[in-house]
Amino acid sequence: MVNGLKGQIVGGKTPTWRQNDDVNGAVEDEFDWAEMDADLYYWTKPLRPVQWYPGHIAKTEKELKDQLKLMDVVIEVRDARIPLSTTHPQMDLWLGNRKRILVLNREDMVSTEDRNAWAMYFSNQGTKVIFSNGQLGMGTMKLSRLAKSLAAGVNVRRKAKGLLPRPVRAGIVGYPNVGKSSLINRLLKRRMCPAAPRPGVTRELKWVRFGKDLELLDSPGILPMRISDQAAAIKLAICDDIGERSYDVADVAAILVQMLAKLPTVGMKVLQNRYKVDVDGQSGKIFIDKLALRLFNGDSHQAAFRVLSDFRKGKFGWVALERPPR
Ligand SMILES: Nc1nc2c(ncn2[C@@H]2O[C@H](COP(=O)(O)OP(=O)(O)OP(=O)(O)O)[C@@H](O)[C@H]2O)c(=O)[nH]1
Repeated sequence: MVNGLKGQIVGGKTPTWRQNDDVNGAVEDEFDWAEMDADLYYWTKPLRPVQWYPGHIAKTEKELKDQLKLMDVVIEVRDARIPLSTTHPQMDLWLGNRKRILVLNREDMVSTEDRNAWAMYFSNQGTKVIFSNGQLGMGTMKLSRLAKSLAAGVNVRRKAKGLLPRPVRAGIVGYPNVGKSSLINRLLKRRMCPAAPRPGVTRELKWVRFGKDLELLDSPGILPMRISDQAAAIKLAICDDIGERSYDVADVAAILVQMLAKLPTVGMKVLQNRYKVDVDGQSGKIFIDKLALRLFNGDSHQAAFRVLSDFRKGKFGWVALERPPR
């Protein structure tokens, strides 16, 4: 503990700062992600809770549950930077035995190591996972092939009953802003669904036809009504997967600084070099305040926004904020 700094760390617990510019894999392998999660739990505890009140969630949830019954296969899209924090706690319950494909979108925003770790984790669980890039379209052809092959049994069963074949129905579900509409547009090779760099753009459930064999249902991002896991909520805020009105930008940016400082692929030095702010042994909040004084006439909101925006643009390199539990 650095004397006099208690209480200035966002969230309460002293961070174990890592003065680290070593980016080799050995250091990354030794990094304790569970410890980072534990820190995050303490850091977020005393903060103003992240809380969303989008009026359309309850309605969408009900509609989606009804529509899920019609789906032959469900494509669940998550943010590759935070695959655990971007799944709805009730998703397993809703899906039951329905066939599921997991898509980790924004693959361009994580490192190869992150990707490999998640690929191995999900494959060990027997879950089919596809990495995709909704902006450039990577992964989409594989996705449509897999959806069709998983749902092929539908028409075999229909034929046995003397019914005509029908297109396979695939529903695309996931949190706001994870890239659902972009993926559909890429699959269709045209702009059928509005996609935008802010959460909550898709407002209604919408079926779209893909060739003669596949029908896709785009849905508005679904979030749990209440979020009990504040560490997950902060990660959603950092990754811009929830609306800005749900959180305090300065708190969230300060937590991000504390996380980046710990991550082996970023570390304190990278932050210092980028912002020319001396942060030796200090907290995320102090860092943001200093940056505000240096660049933004003391406006901490602007400083906080700059750090968040730099992270989202990959200025610290492409880093995931979660790794699979061991
Ligand atoms: N870098 C990157 N950006 C992506 C990717 N996929 C989507 N985006 C961007 O992320 C933003 C959100 O994408 P959308 O497709 O609107 O997300 P959505 O899940 O449909 O969002 P809602 O309508 O809020 O539910 C857009 O600015 C996309 O261009 C990706 O793989 N990589």
